[in-house]
Amino acid sequence: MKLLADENMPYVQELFGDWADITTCPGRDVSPEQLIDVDVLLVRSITQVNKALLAKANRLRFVGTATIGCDHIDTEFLTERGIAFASAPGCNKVAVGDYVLAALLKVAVHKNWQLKHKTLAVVGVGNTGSQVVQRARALGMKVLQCDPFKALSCPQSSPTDFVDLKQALTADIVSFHVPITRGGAHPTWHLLGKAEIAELKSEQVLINACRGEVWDNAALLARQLSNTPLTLVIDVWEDEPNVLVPLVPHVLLATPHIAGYSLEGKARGTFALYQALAELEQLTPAHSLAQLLPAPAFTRVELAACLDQPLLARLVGLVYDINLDDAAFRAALGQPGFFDRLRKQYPERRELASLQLVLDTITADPAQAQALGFKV
Ligand SMILES: NC(=O)c1ccc[n+]([C@@H]2O[C@H](COP(=O)([O-])OP(=O)(O)OC[C@H]3O[C@@H](n4cnc5c(N)ncnc54)[C@H](O)[C@@H]3O)[C@@H](O)[C@H]2O)c1
Ligand SMILES: O=C(O)[C@H](O)[C@H](O)COP(=O)(O)O
Repeated sequence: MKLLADENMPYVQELFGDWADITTCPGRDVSPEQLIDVDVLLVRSITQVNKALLAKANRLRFVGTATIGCDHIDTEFLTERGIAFASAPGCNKVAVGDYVLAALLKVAVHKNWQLKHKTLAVVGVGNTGSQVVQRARALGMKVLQCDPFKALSCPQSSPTDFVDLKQALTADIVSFHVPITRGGAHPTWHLLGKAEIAELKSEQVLINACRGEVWDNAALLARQLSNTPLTLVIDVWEDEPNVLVPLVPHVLLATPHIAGYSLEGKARGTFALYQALAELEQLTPAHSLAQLLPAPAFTRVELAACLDQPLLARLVGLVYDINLDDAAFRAALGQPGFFDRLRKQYPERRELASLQLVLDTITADPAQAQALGFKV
């Protein structure tokens, strides 16, 4: 079979090499002509898979996206054409949890905050949002959950578990984890719009690690240029790979849509498609995910101290230093193609779970360390 894959997808050769002739190319450059005679198309979030792209795809029978978000795929059209489809729900949720934890610890230093005295609202409590809820609770924070769909399906939970967006937006820190939707009962396009931004207090912190269009970036810039700017952490931007350049100096942490870019997260994405294709074609998968991943740089730390905020920040920084991503973003900002280049050349990043903490159980709580994302 002939397979075309985004060149930024790791382990395609290792996993699909026995089954297919593989061609790779930049995700933004996939053209209708390249899809002639292709049986399998594997993409990430930057390839728009729609009627126009598939106009000449005479043999295509499987499309897979190695991502959580599926907003770049016209799934109705795939169904109409009888083309099987798979995505990778949850593949990089742990990486997003790591990213937000790293960001929270930087915010705490910047604002001189003890996080355990602060409230975090999570907007969208699915795979990635739940990771953030878990970590924030492990930090001792008060957590508000905002998810009208989840609230409906959890009638047994205490009424204080879920709040509406208006209440969520009163928290010290608000982290967004919704898909981008333009219709339905609770659309998320510009969920944080001009009116919501106007209500926020200047002490508040906002984090966006879901999709850029969930926030009105122009309205945010206007707010940042006022006398009462907010503290912002932005991983995803409206109209990527373009970035509203004047906004960047007014953002505490700015990164190029890499919250989910752990090696494990990307590998899980490719692996999910490997399993889906195996099922569709009734092939026997011969590889395991664990075999593919190299050993991490740091595997084990013994601790005799209490896992307080400064120590936690050092441990997280050992595995994932978010400042490096922010510095690389600012250094490259404005260069042609900088956004895609940073993503393509992204250094190997491991998840916190790759580091085992050996704790003195008198001074530290293993359950807390595990909930923060470490192996214990
Ligand atoms: N920055 C990154 O690298 C990165 C990585 C992974 C995912 N993402 C993005 O994050 C999104 C969320 O990922 P996920 O795995 O948590 O998805 P998910 O589908 O597991 O969870 C999304 C949650 O949002 C809720 N939701 C939908 N509309 C809402 C609204 N108006 N208000 C509040 N909640 C709402 C849903 O009920 C659901 O529980 C993805 O769709 C993707 O676009 C970004
Ligand atoms: O939806 C997702 O899974 C993420 O946004 C994903 O990490 C985006 O990375 P990309 O597919 O653009 O490489």
